[in-house]
Amino acid sequence: MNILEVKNLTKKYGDFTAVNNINFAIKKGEIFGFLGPNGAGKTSTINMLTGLSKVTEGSINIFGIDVVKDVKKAQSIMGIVPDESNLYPEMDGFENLCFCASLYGIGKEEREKRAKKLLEQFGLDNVGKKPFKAYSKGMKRKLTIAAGIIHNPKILFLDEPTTGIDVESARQIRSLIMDLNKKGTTVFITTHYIEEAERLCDRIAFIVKGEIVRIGTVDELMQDVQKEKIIQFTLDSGILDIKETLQKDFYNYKIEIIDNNTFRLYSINTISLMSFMKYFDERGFSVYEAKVIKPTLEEVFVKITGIEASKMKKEKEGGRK
Ligand SMILES: Nc1ncnc2c1ncn2[C@@H]1O[C@H](COP(=O)(O)OP(=O)(O)OP(=O)(O)O)[C@@H](O)[C@H]1O
Repeated sequence: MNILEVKNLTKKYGDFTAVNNINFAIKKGEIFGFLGPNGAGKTSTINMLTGLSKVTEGSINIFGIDVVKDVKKAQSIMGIVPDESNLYPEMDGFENLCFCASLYGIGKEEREKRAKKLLEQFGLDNVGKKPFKAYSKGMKRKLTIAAGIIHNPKILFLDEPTTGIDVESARQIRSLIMDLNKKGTTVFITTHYIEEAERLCDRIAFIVKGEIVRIGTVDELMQDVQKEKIIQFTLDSGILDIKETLQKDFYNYKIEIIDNNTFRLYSINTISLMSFMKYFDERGFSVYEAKVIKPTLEEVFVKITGIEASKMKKEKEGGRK
């Protein structure tokens, strides 16, 4: 069941089109990722979805609520974690959480209970009484996420939640996101980290220059580019001597020698493992390993978008807003 539907969504800043007529839907319980480089239009999109920025054209429907027409109602069921924290620097963690809860009309006793529980859950109970401004970047991001879920939203929007923070905090944040998702929260996340999208997301949209160039599960995205099947064989003894015979006997396949004991077979048709096993068995070779080689999501991304993954990271790391 789709709980979010975006149709023909466009964002213009003056004459410049930052998001160009995009369409997508998110199913209940999914972690849906928006993956793209610096300036692709991720923040512009998430800000429209969460009612933080005006829609130029198009429609957004979340749990049956029209976000353009009824933004307050829509916001009451969303958790919003912007890329820059919106919490108060002078207030401590506990006060910040209680304040956010009060904005959603949660009573004093309940908000204090929730704030305490979230501080524990996010490993921030020891700094709950410190002012927010004294937190490390990783702690700040965790508290901002805690504030975003204090009202138990049905859908959580996170804009680059792990950018610019230490590895351990980033790992904890990913694990917290997965826990929330397991408990039923649908998640929309923007990221420029390919590994993060691959690890977290059920489906991913590649966004480049304001346009969605592909949407799919990791497997679907991989199948898209993997027209060729690749199997890698490792034998017990050298194959260099039989390389030419091998290529002659299996002329339908492309054969690539990796090292003395290992080679790869490429074919657009299904590769019959049995015929290769038999072939080597008859010639006195043992097959140590036969494994399917899949492309990485990074290779898929580069192939589809033409953008080098390393370039994407460099641009971002140098330019956090
Ligand atoms: N307020 C604004 N006025 C004019 N142009 C803007 C504004 N905000 C964003 N842009 C431009 O719109 C494009 C998309 O920006 P956006 O921040 O949505 O991309 P992004 O994918 O989130 O990138 P980043 O990772 O840098 O946040 C960029 O070219 C950016 O310069």
